[in-house]
Amino acid sequence: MAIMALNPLARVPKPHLHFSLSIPHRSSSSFSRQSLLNPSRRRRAASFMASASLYHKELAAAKRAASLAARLCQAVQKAILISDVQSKADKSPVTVADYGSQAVVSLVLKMELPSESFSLVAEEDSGDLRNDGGQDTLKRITKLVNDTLSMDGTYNITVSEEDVLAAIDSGKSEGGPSGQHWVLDPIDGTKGFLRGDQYAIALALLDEGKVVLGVLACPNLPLGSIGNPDKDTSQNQTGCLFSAKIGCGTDMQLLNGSTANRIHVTSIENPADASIFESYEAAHSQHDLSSSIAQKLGVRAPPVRIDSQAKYGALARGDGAIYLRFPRPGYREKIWDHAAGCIVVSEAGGVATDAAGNDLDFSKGRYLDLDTGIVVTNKKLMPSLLNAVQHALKEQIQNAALL
Ligand SMILES: Nc1ncnc2c1ncn2[C@@H]1O[C@H](COP(=O)(O)O)[C@@H](OP(=O)(O)O)[C@H]1O
Ligand SMILES: [Mg+2]
Repeated sequence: MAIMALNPLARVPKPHLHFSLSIPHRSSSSFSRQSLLNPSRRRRAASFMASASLYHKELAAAKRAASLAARLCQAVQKAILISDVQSKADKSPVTVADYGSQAVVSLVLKMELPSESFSLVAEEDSGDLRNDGGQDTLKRITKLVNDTLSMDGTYNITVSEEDVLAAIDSGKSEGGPSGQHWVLDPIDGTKGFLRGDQYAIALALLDEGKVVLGVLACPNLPLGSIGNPDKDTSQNQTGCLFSAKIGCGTDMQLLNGSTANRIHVTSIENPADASIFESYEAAHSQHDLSSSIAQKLGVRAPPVRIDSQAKYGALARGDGAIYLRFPRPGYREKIWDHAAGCIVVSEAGGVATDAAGNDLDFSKGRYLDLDTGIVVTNKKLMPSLLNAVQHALKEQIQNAALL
């Protein structure tokens, strides 16, 4: 197991350190002097080293931004008041923590990675805060953001209410197939957050339409398995940070900055041994369809229902084998609900596709154009899973026609 002593709240290392800091992703024995005499190994080592140094400072900044945003969310969740709950046009609940988290991530990324071309595709905008009646909320958000930024003494700044509004609104980018775009869900699983259950701060970077890194901060996720809690002794430790970079694997560490461990999806090959993750909210995914797929696969375990992209994190470390998501027809998935989770799973050895087995395409703007749903599992189980999905979907259509 690869181990890195990295505190997610540590400042982004200076550029000249990138190369040496990226090496511990693999054991030094992989690149021994002897093995480097072999040309193909030499090429592999060179390509690994190139990808390891690529996006290094972006990943460190993303971990730092998501960890600070998680602290803000934790503080709000502890002290949650009914007045924090507002209403968006789509009636989903949104809290001061949503706005505060988005402002913190936006501000931290801009401070850590100054750039003329900063682009952020994010869930919230400041419309409601600028309206009459939004002033008190904005005041509270601004205080929260300042308290969070000053928490560890790194940033010697005080932001104004205007700064906070501007930071939130920098998330209006449309994304797309060219250039670099950050993709943020400031609180994924808002309903879980309000219930006191699972939620995640999900941050990813797109480069030329591809997800190249992703971070999931899951403040309420136990360090031990959620698939089989009885067997685990680390249930009392909660707060996990997942991070993945293209070509470099996925790591998990405690949000409070413990050492990072390399994680992998489960290696099970028999679908009957799988356990299935799905949304806690029945409105977000058709539980009856998942149940029909489980039956076709011979899955014995009951489904594990949790909120947010914490499901991708849990799957990436092998707590379960399959994640099924089947929104009702007409629902359009947003890229921030899947970008970070997808790379966390794929770098851990898993695969995420739509229901027809196509790769997810994050290059088309703020939405994913999908065939029917999203399925995630390891490479061995994917063919039988897709087969069961297609059968279940066909059956669903036939049953509907009989009504
Ligand atoms: N009717 C619907 N069908 C599918 N997904 C929905 C939905 N309504 C909301 N969602 C999305 O589901 C996300 C939560 O995912 P999950 O069900 O895995 O917890 C929400 O993220 P937010 O909480 O950030 O709004 C929201 O984007
Ligand atoms: Mg979301």
